[in-house]
Order: sequence, then structure tokens, then C-alpha cells
Amino acid sequence: MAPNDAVVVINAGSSSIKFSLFHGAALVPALKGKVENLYAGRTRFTAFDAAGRPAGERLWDGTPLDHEQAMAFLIDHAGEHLQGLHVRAVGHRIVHGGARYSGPQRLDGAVLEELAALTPLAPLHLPHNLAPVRAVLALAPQVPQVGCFDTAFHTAQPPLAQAFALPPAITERGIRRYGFHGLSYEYIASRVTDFAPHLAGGRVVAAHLGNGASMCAMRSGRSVASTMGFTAVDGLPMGTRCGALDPGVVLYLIDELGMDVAAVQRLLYQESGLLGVSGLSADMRTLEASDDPRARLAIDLLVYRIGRELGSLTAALGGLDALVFSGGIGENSVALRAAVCRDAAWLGLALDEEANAVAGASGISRISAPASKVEAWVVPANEELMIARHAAALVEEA
Ligand SMILES: Nc1ncnc2c1ncn2[C@@H]1O[C@H](COP(=O)(O)OP(=O)(O)O)[C@@H](O)[C@H]1O
Ligand SMILES: CC(=O)OP(=O)(O)O
Ligand SMILES: [Mg+2]
Repeated sequence: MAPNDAVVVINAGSSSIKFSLFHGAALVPALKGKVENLYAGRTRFTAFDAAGRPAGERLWDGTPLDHEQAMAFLIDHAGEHLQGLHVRAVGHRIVHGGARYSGPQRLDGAVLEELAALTPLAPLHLPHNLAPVRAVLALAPQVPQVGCFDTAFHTAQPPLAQAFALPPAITERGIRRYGFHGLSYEYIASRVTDFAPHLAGGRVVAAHLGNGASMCAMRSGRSVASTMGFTAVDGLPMGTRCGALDPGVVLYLIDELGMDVAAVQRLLYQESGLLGVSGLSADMRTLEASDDPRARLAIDLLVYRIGRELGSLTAALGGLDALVFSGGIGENSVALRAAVCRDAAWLGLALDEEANAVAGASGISRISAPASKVEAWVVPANEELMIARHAAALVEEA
């Protein structure tokens, strides 16, 4: 990467497209922004430069934008910021790599087709992840594009952790546990050695708590087990996803309640979790501000399930040295972190209430008391930097 070389990173979610621009060999962040509220509400674009100063804003008052319109806007907008820079690669977060893709991958028409076939494994994410790849391919086919998979980090898991208790004929068809949010966990693992060198060989459970939420057990920076499995609907309750569910419930919904596949999918992915339980909102801020008992119940259920999964992941690691909070909720909700840490007292975790009250988006910080047997940390998520590193490395070696 020459000083004028740049990597553009696209992280396209179900309701937003986040983008970042990095330049030079050190991958210095130059710009980051997002278009949010796609499809619903008022679509909004905001961008900030490296110093955190506003670098663009727009609000669409009428019909909300879809992914394609948002990409067209971003490509237009990026033009100004790319003056004098040479785009070496566009890196994308792709949620599912299936059984085939276990590392960063150059994206072309053929790979895109293969990935599109994985849509049933990530119906809320994959179509949106792939739409921007197609948009860039149509507009600038000469620019290398690199896919970075959320599942890749978890391919290190031991076979037992990846197995369902199903017959081999089913497993052979790729029906096994994969795990997600791998780029977030890989970033956390890459930072542990500098913020807590003594944890480098340790047993760490990281909780990525955003709109999608999962937890990952890591030993020496490698994934050992995860709460998400075959799809990103498993594990913790999320904004609108139910998390782990007795599979018998799905059969009952179909057999007894007469729901078809589309209705079940909508229920489990879009109408459950914080939104479904509270009947109010998928947004943690709204729930925390509400005095409706259903909002309290949704938060309590999330905290309870995090505690249960923490016990399970600690068993997979044979003990626990540190718990790391990340993602929009993990970084910002002082109350949720406090509740989770209180429930983890049996593991020897003692919270430093004052440190917890000020921890958050400003940077990495320790929130456990000095004498705590198990440490607790807040590490702001940075999937984008991980993607930029992978994309730059792949085009450099080509
Ligand atoms: N200050 C805050 N307090 C509590 N929750 C917050 C705060 N800021 C953001 N959140 C929550 O973070 C979640 C979104 O997390 P984020 O990681 O940005 O999502 P995504 O998975 O879309 O990237 C929402 O539930 C939001 O309410
Ligand atoms: C895998 C996943 O759940 O992603 P997100 O948090 O972006 O929804
Ligand atoms: Mg996320």
C-alpha cells in the first residue's frame, strides 16, 4: 500500500450501510459514515472525518431509501473524498461463507453466485451484503473486491463445538454450527495482546451485543465455541431475533398453528427478541428509557440469557480469565453491563462501578475491580479495520 492507496470498507446490514475509508500502509482511518433507517422511517446519512468532525449529513424526508439507492448515493458521495487517492480494494463484510469460505476471498461473478446460494442460511443479511458488491462491480469492475466472512474466525473451533447431534448424512450437507460476528471477535483478539498482555494465552469470553448479538469463547485468541450456530438466529435474544429456541416450537408453529415457512421466518427473525418480548422496540435505548414492565422483561431476559451462556462458554474453556463487552449495547449500556457482571459474581467477577459508569465508546477500558479474579473489559467493536487489513493483505499478495 502506497501513501495514496486507499481501502474502502462496506458493512451492509439489514437496515443500514456503514462505510469506512482507510489509507496508506498503516491503514489510517480517514472517513467513516453510515446510511441508516433504510426501508423504514427517515433515511439518514452521516459521515465523520478521522478527527470525529462532521463530514456530511443528509436526511430523506419522503420515501425511505433501499440498499441500491443508498449505495448509489454513497458512491457519488465517496467520489469527493477519494480525490487524489487510489482505491486498491473494496472490502465487504459478508455474514456467511458456508462450508467453503474460511478466509478472505476475491469476489467475482462466480463467487457471488455461490454466495447468493447461501441466502437461506442468512436471510436477513446475505442479500444486503451482496447488493453493494454487485453495485461496485457494475460501476468500477476494475477495482478488486474482497469478501471477509463472519464465519471465518470460527473455523478454528474443535469439531465437537461445531457438531449438532444429527446423523452424518445431514452433517455432510453443511448443516453444522458455524458461528458469526467473527470479524468483531478477531479484532478483539488482535487487541488483547496490547491492552492486557497477561491475557494473551488466556480464557476470554467476548460478548458482541448489538442489533445482532452473540458470545464467543476464545483461548489464546482463537475461537473455541460460540452461541450462534448454523444461522445468526441462534443463541442470545437480539433486537428482533429470538435466539436459541427448542426446535419443537418450530414444528408446533407449523403443525398446530398452521404457520407457513415465511411466517415462521418472519416471527423468528423479525418479530421476536427485544421487540417481540417488549412489544415496544428493538432499540435498547428506548427500552431502558421506558417504565413499561414489558420493556423491563425484555432486558431481564437478555441479561439472564447472557448469564446462562457465560456459564456454558466458561465450561467450554475450563474456566474464565476475562469477559469483554462490545457492540452498540455492550459499549453503551452501563446498566446492562452492571447486571451481567452482578450475575457473574459466582465466577469471581467483581465490577468497578465507577469505571463501568464512564466506560464506553471513547476507547478500551477495564471495568472490573482491581482485586477481581475475573477481569471485565469494554472494547469498542471495529469490524471495519479488520476487513481493511484482510483486503489490503489479499491485494498486496496478489
Ligand atoms: N447509549 C446507549 N445505551 C444503550 N443502548 C445503546 C446505546 N447506544 C446504542 N445502543 C444500542 O445498540 C444497539 C445497536 O448496536 P449496533 O452494534 O450499532 O448494531 P448493528 O448490529 O446494527 O451494528 C441498539 O439496540 C441500540 O439501542
Ligand atoms: C451476524 C449478525 O447477527 O450480524 P448483525 O449483528 O450485523 O445483525
Ligand atoms: Mg453489528
